[in-house]
Formats: sequence, C-alpha cells, structure tokens
Amino acid sequence: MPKILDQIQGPNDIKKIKPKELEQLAVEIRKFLIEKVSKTGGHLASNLGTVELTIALHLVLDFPDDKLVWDVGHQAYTHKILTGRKKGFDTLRQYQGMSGFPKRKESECDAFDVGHSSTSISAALGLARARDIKGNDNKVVAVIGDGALSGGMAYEALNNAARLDSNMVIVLNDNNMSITENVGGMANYLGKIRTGSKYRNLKDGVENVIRSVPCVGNRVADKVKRSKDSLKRLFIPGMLFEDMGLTYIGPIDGHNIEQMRRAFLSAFRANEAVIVHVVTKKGKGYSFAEKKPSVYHGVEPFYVRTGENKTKEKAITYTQVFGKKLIELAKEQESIAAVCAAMPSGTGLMQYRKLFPERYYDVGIAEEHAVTFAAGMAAGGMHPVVAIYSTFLQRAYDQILHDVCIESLPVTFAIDRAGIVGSDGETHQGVFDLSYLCSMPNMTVMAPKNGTELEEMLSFSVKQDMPIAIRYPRGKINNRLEAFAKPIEYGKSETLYSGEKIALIAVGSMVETACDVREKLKSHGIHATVVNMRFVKPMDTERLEELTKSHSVFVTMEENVEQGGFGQKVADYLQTIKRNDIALVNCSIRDQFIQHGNVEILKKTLGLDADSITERILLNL
Ligand SMILES: Cc1ncc(C[n+]2csc(CCOP(=O)(O)OP(=O)(O)O)c2C)c(N)n1
Ligand SMILES: CC(=O)[C@@H](O)[C@H](O)COP(=O)(O)O
Ligand SMILES: [Mg+2]
Repeated sequence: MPKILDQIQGPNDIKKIKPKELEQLAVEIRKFLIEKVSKTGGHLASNLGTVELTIALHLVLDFPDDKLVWDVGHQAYTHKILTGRKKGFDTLRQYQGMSGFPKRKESECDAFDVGHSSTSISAALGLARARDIKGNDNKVVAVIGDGALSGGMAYEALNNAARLDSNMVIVLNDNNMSITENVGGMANYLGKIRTGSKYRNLKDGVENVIRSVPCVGNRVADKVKRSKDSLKRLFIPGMLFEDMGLTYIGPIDGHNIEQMRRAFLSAFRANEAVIVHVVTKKGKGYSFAEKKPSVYHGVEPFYVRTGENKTKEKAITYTQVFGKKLIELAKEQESIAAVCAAMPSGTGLMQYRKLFPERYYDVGIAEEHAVTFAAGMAAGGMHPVVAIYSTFLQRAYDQILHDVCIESLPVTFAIDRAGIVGSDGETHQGVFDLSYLCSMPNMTVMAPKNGTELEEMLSFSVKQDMPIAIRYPRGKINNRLEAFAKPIEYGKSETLYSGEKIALIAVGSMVETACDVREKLKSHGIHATVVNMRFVKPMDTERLEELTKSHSVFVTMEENVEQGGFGQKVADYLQTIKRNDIALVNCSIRDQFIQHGNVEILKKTLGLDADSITERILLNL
C-alpha cells in the first residue's frame, strides 16, 4: 500500500492530505523517525512527542511565509520531514549532513537558528515586530517546552510580549519533562493546570449552571469567559499568563490534531500574544522511550526491537569520573554543594543527588541563576561546585564575572563538554571557555590530561578559597598517560617528556595528541619536549622561560578558539620577554563556528589531529 508519507515531498504538501488520513500520517512519521534515528543517533523522545503538534501547525501555517520558531530545536524533526527534508535523515548530525537543529541556511522554512534553550519567544516576538513594521501579515508562532520555560529569557520575553498589540502565538508544549524531570515553581503550576480535573469539573459545573439560565445564560457565560476580570478565574486555567496580559488557551490534548488545529485558528484571530498550552507525551509511540524518556532524550544508534544501544564499548567518561569523585569529596567536606542547570544526568550528578539531596540543586535551565545562586552560597560559607556544559555556561558570563570573580568567591566550575562535542554542532561546541574565563581577574583555569588528573584537580579545587574552573571534554577518558602523575601544585605545569628544539605545550585533551605528535616527530629524528600545562591561568611562565633556553619552536595545542586562547597567551608572553626569535605554532581553532559531525573528522578539518600538527611543525623547521 502506498504510504501517505510519500505524498509529502515539500513544504505545504500536507494540506493535500485528507483529514481522515492525518492520524495514519502521524503513525508513518513516528515509524520513519524511529528507524532513521536508530541508525544515526539523535534526539528521539522529544521528536516522538511533537508529531501531531507539528502536523497541526503545518495545517494552519504557510511556509516559508509564516514563521515557526522552535525552542532548543531538538523536537523539530517532523518539521524537517514536512518541509521536504526526508532524505536528510540518512545523514542526520553527520559531517556535512543534515543538522539536528533548525538552520536558516538549511531551509527557508526554518525561521530562526536554535540549540540553546529559552530563546523562542524573544525571537518570535522580534519576527512579529519586524512583520508589523514592514506591514506584512504573516503568522508567527513560537513552540516552547515546559523545560525551556524554566529559563529566565522566556520570562523576559513573556513580559515584553504582553505589550504586543498584534498577533503572535506561543505554543507551550508541556510533556512534564525536561531532559530529566522538570523542576521548580512553574513546573508545579503547569502540573496543577494539567491535573486540575477536579477543579475543572467544579468550573464546568458553575459554567453549566449559568448556561442553563433561560435566555441570558449562554451570553453571560461567554462574556465572563472573554472578560479580563476576576470572574474569569472561575472558568479559565492559566490565569497567571492572563494576569500578565497574555491570552491563554488550554490545556489541549497535544496528540489530537483537530483540537489543536481549531485552537490555533482561534488563537490567530486575537490581536495580542496568545499562549496555547498543549499536553504531549515525551517518547510517544515507542514503548522504551515512553517508559524512559530521559534515556531516549538523546540517543546513540540503537536496535529498534530491543531499544538497546548498538555501541558495545562501555568506556568510562570524564562525566562519570567527575560524578564519582564529587561524591567522595562531599563525604569528607560538608561545605560542598552541587549545582546544575537541568542536566543532572549529562553532568554526572545522578548518584550524587541520591546521596546528598540536601546539598544538591537543579535550578532548571537557568545557567545565569545557577552561577549567582552558587555565589550566594559561597558568600554564606559553602563551596559550591557548579556543573555546566561549556557551551551553556556562555550564558552566565556576567554572573561569573560580576557575582563570583569580583568578590573572588570559592566556587568550583566543573565545565563538561569543553572542546569539540561533535554531532550537536555549531551551537554546542565548547570552544570559547578558555577565552571567556581567562579574561576574568581572580579566575583560575585548569584542564586535566586524563581522568585521574580530573580527580586531582577537583580535590585541589574544593580546598581553595577562590573561583576555579576545570574544563574537560565530552566522552571517554584516555588511559594512556597514567604513568605521569606529578601532584598538582598551583600554577605549575607537568613535563611528560624532555627533549630539545621543539616544545609541544598542550592543554587538557590535547596532551594525548601532543604525545602522538612526539612519536611522529621521532621518525624525523626529532625529540620533542611535551608539557602538560594543567593551568591555563595562571600560566607557568617559569617553565616557559626555561623552555626558551633549549627550544626554538613552541607548539601550543588547545581545543579552543585562537582569539583569547592559550596560544595567544603564550605569544604575548614571548613578546613580553622579547623572545620573538622563538617560532610559535599555534594549534587552535581559527575564527569560525564548527559544524556538526564526528569529533575525529572535525579535528582533522580543523588541523587539530596529530598528523596535521606534525605536518605544520615540519613546515616550520
Ligand atoms: C541554555 C541551555 N541549557 C541546557 C540545554 C540542554 N537541554 C536541551 S533540551 C533540554 C530540556 C528541554 O526541556 P523541554 O523544553 O521541556 O523539551 P523536551 O525535551 O521535554 O521536549 C535541556 C536542558 C540547552 N539546550 N540550552
Ligand atoms: C538539545 C541539547 O542541548 C541536549 O540534549 C544536548 O544535545 C545534550 O548533549 P550531550 O549528548 O552531550 O549530553
Ligand atoms: Mg518538556
């Protein structure tokens, strides 16, 4: 039997599909998504939850004229399918393949690039204002999840959207989940709306009584529903939003296409910002994902029948090493408290939160707040350890600077996913943290060469009375460099191999690469020195000065952008001591955003693999 999905070849094709076939289309889309994502990996559970929602939106929007902004964008796969990108799923998140997130350069039907959370309402409001100024009449819709609604920017945008005197629709996709369970006051409020059936029954009862009054009943009930006064509270949930000046519709079954279609059409008729609250199930239609939506939030390739991960290798990750060590330290030191921003599993805190619930804080997707909250705790005598991915910590630049560094408060930043992360691409690569952290007075910045050193750095850090950042990469630890384990000394590097002429001076994950480069240089008769910097700030200038005596080439290596990075700091130092005779080969990332793809491939294209670095060194001799 021909598939209904085959009729979808490009934007707006969905409008040709008969209403009675739409449910079958949803079934086919889910099957397609499960099959494709099982091969490439990707964000599964959120996408399975938004199939009907996306169908309903595509029935009422015209692409590319109407603008649909997804929050985070990890739930936009059905949108990609319905805008003619089915083929792209064969290369999903692979190098030069289709991105896992909406991208304007990928399709004119993607209204705004996303990846970081809680931006959709701001961006949609901007698009709505631009539309009004230009005198256009296209529709503008933002889709934001309940998790993303825990982010501060969403409230700044709602506050601003309440002043809109034209239309824009905010779809609140409420699946009662963030990556792990959603937390906080707004999550509780949404929970009350969702489960307020008793309250709704009471309201329905009151409404029915009014409607039953002969002649005027219906008119009175409708008027009350439309009014802005307090009587409306009797009938309508979502009054928090209404009180802000937004119109609220819902909650609506987010798997009922027709109900949503009608709600969207009525929302478009308002002359203001309207919230349409839809309730969906994360992981819908795939039993494993329905049962464990957190596990199937983002997946590696898996077997569809069993739900099992195809990757056999169970290597130990930096994240696990961090989580385990923090537990050990928290047992000994009662001042330690862990803070994360909606990512307890991603940052390795699941076991910690079980053992120390009173010293564990998931603040929601609120990195800025997480940092100032930690600063407050530190001012109150605690030593918070803030575990956040490098890319998401970018959000909290000013909080680190203004609230932690100026007062030099004892906060440890455990910066996971530092360096190239791979398949999430441009929005998620953690390649700016050395630059933005080293520029801050009072901040110490460290990077371990392996798991053992991460443990040592963490032990060292929680005993210091100052801000310290430890940055470490996504993925597995290396076990090669265990023989090198000089105790950590503040501001001091570690020399792994002593050679001459060429000094390979590396940061964190690049120390292993430096050892590979050293081996390759040996076959050219060169015996290079390998230095593990450990501290990017303060830099071990004493050791650098020593190196200038017996080396004519310095090769700096880091997974960070060149601007403001480690290599530039070394260049500045050489200039300060007037040693311009030393050649500097700066192996870092040139001014660019790095697309998605396999980490090894990306490193090669960026010239950060051992072969490329060796070649560059030989050219400099
Ligand atoms: C600033 C920022 N912090 C953290 C994340 C990681 N993150 C991606 S999706 C997500 C959960 C979002 O929850 P929700 O909006 O409810 O969508 P759902 O996953 O439930 O579909 C988180 C924490 C992010 N993308 N951006
Ligand atoms: C969409 C998002 O921001 C997260 O789901 C992110 O993709 C997680 O990355 P990791 O797989 O590195 O935990
Ligand atoms: Mg959610």
